[in-house]
Amino acid sequence: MGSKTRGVSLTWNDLWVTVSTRKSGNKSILQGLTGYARPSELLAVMGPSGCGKSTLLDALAGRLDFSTRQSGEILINGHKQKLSYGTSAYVTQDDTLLATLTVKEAVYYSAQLQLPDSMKKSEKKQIAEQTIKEMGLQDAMNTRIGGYGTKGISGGEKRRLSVCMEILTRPKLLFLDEPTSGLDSAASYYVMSGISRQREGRTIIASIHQPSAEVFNLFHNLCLLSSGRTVYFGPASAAIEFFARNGFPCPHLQNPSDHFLKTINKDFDEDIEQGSAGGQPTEEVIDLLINSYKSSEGYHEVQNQVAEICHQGGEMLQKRSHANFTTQSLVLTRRSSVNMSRDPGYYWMRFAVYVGIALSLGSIYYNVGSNYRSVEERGLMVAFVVSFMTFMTVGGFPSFVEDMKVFQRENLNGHYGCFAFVIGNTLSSIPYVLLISLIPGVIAYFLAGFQNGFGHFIYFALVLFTSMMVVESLMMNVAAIVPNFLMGIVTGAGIQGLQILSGGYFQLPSELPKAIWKYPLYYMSFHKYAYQGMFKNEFEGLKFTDDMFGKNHIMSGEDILRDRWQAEMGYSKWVDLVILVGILILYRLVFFLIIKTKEKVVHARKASTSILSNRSTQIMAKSLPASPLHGLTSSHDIPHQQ
Ligand SMILES: Nc1ncnc2c1ncn2[C@@H]1O[C@H](COP(=O)(O)OP(=O)(O)OP(=O)(O)O)[C@@H](O)[C@H]1O
Repeated sequence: MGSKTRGVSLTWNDLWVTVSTRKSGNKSILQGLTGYARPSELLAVMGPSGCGKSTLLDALAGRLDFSTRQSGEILINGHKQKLSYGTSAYVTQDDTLLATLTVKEAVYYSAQLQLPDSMKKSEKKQIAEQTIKEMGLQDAMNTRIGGYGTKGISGGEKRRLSVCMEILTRPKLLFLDEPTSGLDSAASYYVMSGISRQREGRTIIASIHQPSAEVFNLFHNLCLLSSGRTVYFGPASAAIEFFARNGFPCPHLQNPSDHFLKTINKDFDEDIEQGSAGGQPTEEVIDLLINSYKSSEGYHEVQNQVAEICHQGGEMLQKRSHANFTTQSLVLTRRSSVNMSRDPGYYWMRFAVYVGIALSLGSIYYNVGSNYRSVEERGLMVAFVVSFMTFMTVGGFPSFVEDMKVFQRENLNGHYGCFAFVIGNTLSSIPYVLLISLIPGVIAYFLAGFQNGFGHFIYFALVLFTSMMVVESLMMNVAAIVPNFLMGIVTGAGIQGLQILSGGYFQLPSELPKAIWKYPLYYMSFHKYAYQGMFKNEFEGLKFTDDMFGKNHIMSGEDILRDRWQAEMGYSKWVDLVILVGILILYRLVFFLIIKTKEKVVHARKASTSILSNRSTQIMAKSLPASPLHGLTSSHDIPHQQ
């Protein structure tokens, strides 16, 4: 190695990750792991399911969640450094992609979001195209990604697309969590060889379940884990010899990775009553291999390598710049708008149902007239429009959840910030919500013969539009907190149910129980302002004949508003609309705060990882260079469980 490392060398020493569970107390997921990853090399992390592969990757990438505690040291080029934007990329197990976009669109949008504004649009396009080719996706460029119910690109192509979008900024460190899961051996090979071709100058760490022999040959180093402990770390090619030396030679014509995993998989010991090694329980086999590894030359070599990398140091990673806030907001608005127009579940289904409902409302309340009965009919129709037509926004929830998943992945990987997402999401939804409120609104309003005058209709449409936007924002808030379809729909429906009940229509304001229902729910419910605004819009200035008391008994709209609907007459309908707009802004602000808080929590986690590493660096600096190997002292902040 040269005097200063070019690229990223990652080292970890005595790395522990522990979780506290109610049932079993502290559980160590990773137990004192030591290893390294170097530039232009591909490190494979292998082991049976649940051995801690994803946890190791998460710990190295600073993505562990707060339920875990971590100790030990993780250094980048021998320094404590934060993995900032553009220096590393993480491809998760699941492909969270916008199903409606084509491969080309997905990569182009991603390039525009991630690459700096100093680059011309044509340059960004060129990089996108080149990366698509590098990942062998040129034949699928114009195919939609696809998702539930819509067939799109294959699973292998999705995996390659996920990688493609993460390497646009040419990150020096790439984490891949099971890039081949769910793929057949041919697809796995294409994915892994595509990744392997990207390794020049780049450090790649991939967790992988069961690679074929061909895929296995692509690995430089292998980290084999069992229950969070290292069974083997070293050159992949030397692993066969390590197993053979310990009495577990790989049978002729058997895939080495199959052999390793079979030998150390204890999950099915009870079913087969014996371990795989000729009757020896697998637990014993694993202990034997772990002890053998710890006393082997290979282990000392790993420690030497770690110490040497730390001693050599290397460049401090520079944060890359990405597109500025305005560009990101515009690109996100455009991308989200394309997605909304192509996803039938987002608005089109609702639009069709709203038109059907508007026609039904129009025929049921056709030409309501101006007798006393029409007072009730106008009230009922307003209540139905404000309550039900806004309530149906819950139908778009699955699409909101998909949006949130894509945002969370991209935000975690540093593609763009929370505010740009909120702006993009809000701006893109406005034309669609306008459409689905305006057209059904026109149909219902004019068929029912509501109050004449363009201004009255515009007010009706504005209240409907703002109310729908409020419910959209409410459901986005729910999607940010409860990212589960069923639970989210139930939560959103429950919140709206409460707001409808306390809005002053289904029980008049004077009759609402004072505690909780009147104070504060009545005043918090957006329905209150929507009902009252629409009532004022509909009744003010009209006269109604009361048939029961004869044709001469006339009631003014103002009397009806005051006595029948108990509307607050001290302020105009425009104030109700302004309050609705205020609630909309408040909900969007809350949405921003929720996702921003989540982002901050993740960053705080990263920062706490850095602090741990820092402490360890200082300890290590004291002990180096006298004995690079034995100077590696870790800082534990948790009691280790052996
Ligand atoms: N936050 C957590 N709380 C409790 N247990 C956890 C947590 N995270 C991980 N675990 C447990 O730690 C072990 C390792 O999990 P991890 O996801 O790292 O395994 P893995 O090797 O990636 O598994 P697989 O190959 O099945 O994805 C598992 O037994 C898992 O249940």
